[in-house]
Amino acid sequence: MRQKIVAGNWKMNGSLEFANDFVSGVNRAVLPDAIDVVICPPAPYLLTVSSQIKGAKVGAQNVYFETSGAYTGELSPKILQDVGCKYVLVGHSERRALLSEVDGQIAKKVKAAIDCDLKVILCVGETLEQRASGKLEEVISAQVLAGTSLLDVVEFGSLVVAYEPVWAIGTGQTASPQQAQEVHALIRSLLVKLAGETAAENVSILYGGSVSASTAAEIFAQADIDGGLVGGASLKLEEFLVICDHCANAIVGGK
Ligand SMILES: O=C(CO)COP(=O)(O)O
Repeated sequence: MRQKIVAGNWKMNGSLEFANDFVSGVNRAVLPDAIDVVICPPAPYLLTVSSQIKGAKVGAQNVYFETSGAYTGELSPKILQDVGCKYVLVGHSERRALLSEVDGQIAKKVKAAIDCDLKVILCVGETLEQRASGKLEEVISAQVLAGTSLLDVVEFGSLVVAYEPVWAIGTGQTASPQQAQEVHALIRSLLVKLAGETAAENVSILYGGSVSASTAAEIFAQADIDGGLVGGASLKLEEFLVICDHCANAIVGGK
């Protein structure tokens, strides 16, 4: 069975006080054991979160592809691992759109992070214009192919893909479960071509884009949806915990 995952991407939000309070709240709660709960705070809070949190893992929101050296402001996979990260997001659409991150860099980041034993959550997704002009399949295929282009088959074991339609991020407009499942099935079929049936079957594919306590259950019930990458709702502890429970319940429901 594929690993089910709920990852909370705080983006550029929070404070040291917020991070400490959040961790205390998580530590008081009962997290479902059956899923990986991952918290991705801003980089300066990674250590405080990873050193205190129980039952959840920590992920970074970005990584650089070199091991060390004169790369002012960047963070290597090794540094992230050193401060307790187990996961890292790569290729988030906000970084692609606002920080000019391109496929070539994304591929190198994916490879470097996996080489350093981090699990990579490779983010892909189309804009509304691309969907409206019939380019959905082309865009998603190109992003998946490019992002995984430097990986050997065995390295797909450390890969997670997150499908985040750009038009659903922060808009309150979640993709319908059918829309999401359709793209997840496409991603799964691409992974089969790239890495073979067995490896592709084991890659978790998360949905992201306005996931909330009220939309999560239906989304997580879809065959190729293995959890969520949650933005806004991951900053509200109670709601985030409900989303985690919905993910665990999908397993009980037979997934
Ligand atoms: O971009 C996202 C997570 O990486 C999704 O953000 P929202 O859940 O706020 O739409």
